[in-house]
Amino acid sequence: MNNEVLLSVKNVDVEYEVDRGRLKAVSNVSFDIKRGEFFGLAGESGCGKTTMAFAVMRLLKGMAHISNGEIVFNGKNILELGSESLRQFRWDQASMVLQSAMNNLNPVMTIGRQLADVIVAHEGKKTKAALRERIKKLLAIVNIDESRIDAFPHELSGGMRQRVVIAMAMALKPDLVIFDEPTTALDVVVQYNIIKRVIELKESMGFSILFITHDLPLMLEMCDRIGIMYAGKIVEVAPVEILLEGPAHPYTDGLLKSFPSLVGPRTKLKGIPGSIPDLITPPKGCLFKNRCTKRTKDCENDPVNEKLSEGHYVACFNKLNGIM
Ligand SMILES: Nc1ncnc2c1ncn2[C@@H]1O[C@H](COP(=O)(O)OP(=O)(O)OP(=O)(O)O)[C@@H](O)[C@H]1O
Repeated sequence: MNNEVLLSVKNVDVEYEVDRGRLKAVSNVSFDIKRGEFFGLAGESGCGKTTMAFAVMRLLKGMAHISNGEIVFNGKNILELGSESLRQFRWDQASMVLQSAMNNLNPVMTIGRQLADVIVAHEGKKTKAALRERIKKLLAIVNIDESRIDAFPHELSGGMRQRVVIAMAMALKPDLVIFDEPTTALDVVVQYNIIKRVIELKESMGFSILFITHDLPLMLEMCDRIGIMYAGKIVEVAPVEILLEGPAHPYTDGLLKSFPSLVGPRTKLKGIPGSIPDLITPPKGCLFKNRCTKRTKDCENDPVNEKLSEGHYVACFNKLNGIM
């Protein structure tokens, strides 16, 4: 990893028009991902992680609207790209693997043909022999034997189908791959093998990763840095080592204490009582205050993002002292 910033999300707001009004799913979110960095977005269900990822890919549809901010990728604001540049951006420069992606493969087309379609759509026609060679190599990088090139999706296991999708995401050697709960639907051993392979590929191919999962322990094992989202906002961003030593935001602390640790003494799981506020009529000030044990009268104001150390930012009036 070097220090060059690949993706810079600046003050982004995303709203959904719903029957009751405007739901602010992402609110003034800023973070950077460096070239080659493995960056995670964590937070409870409904905190805005997927909406943020879809905004980066410009894949938000229908009632969703990016109402503020910039998303700069390789120096270009992707919110300003026209449809042809956007088509090139997706797959070529950034690709995305979703939890359900393996079910979205076309059931009546061989996996080889589906991989070929992605390559040809972006790079133009190639000889059949050259394409097959390229696809066999792609299958090999996700540990699928080349003899399966003419298999249909239903002839493969769930784990293999998800690996085909990962091969598709890698096909054009993008700079960024977004994984949104990529292995949640698979059993734990298959999950582990896929994640392990993704890390190896990242090391050899040098792309950056934006990784989204509910599985915080897995994230702590894999990521360089993690952004913690709560109710549409990033409340803390920190290198993994700092989070392991002890986070600064009470929400991050609560989230970490909601998962069992595989090492160290057995501790009681705490969880975080309460739920995320209504994002159509959010309360004033800190959105976590109603669930926070550290609440003071300052929390009626909007917390300001503060830099604590290199790569560590927190938005809280009552920061923890960093000891778990
Ligand atoms: N298509 C949509 N229309 C209206 N509201 C939506 C839509 N998609 C998401 N939301 C709302 O936006 C907020 C953020 O949802 P989002 O799915 O981005 O969160 P998340 O952190 O990714 O959750 P999960 O981990 O469950 O996927 C939630 O309040 C959700 O109900």
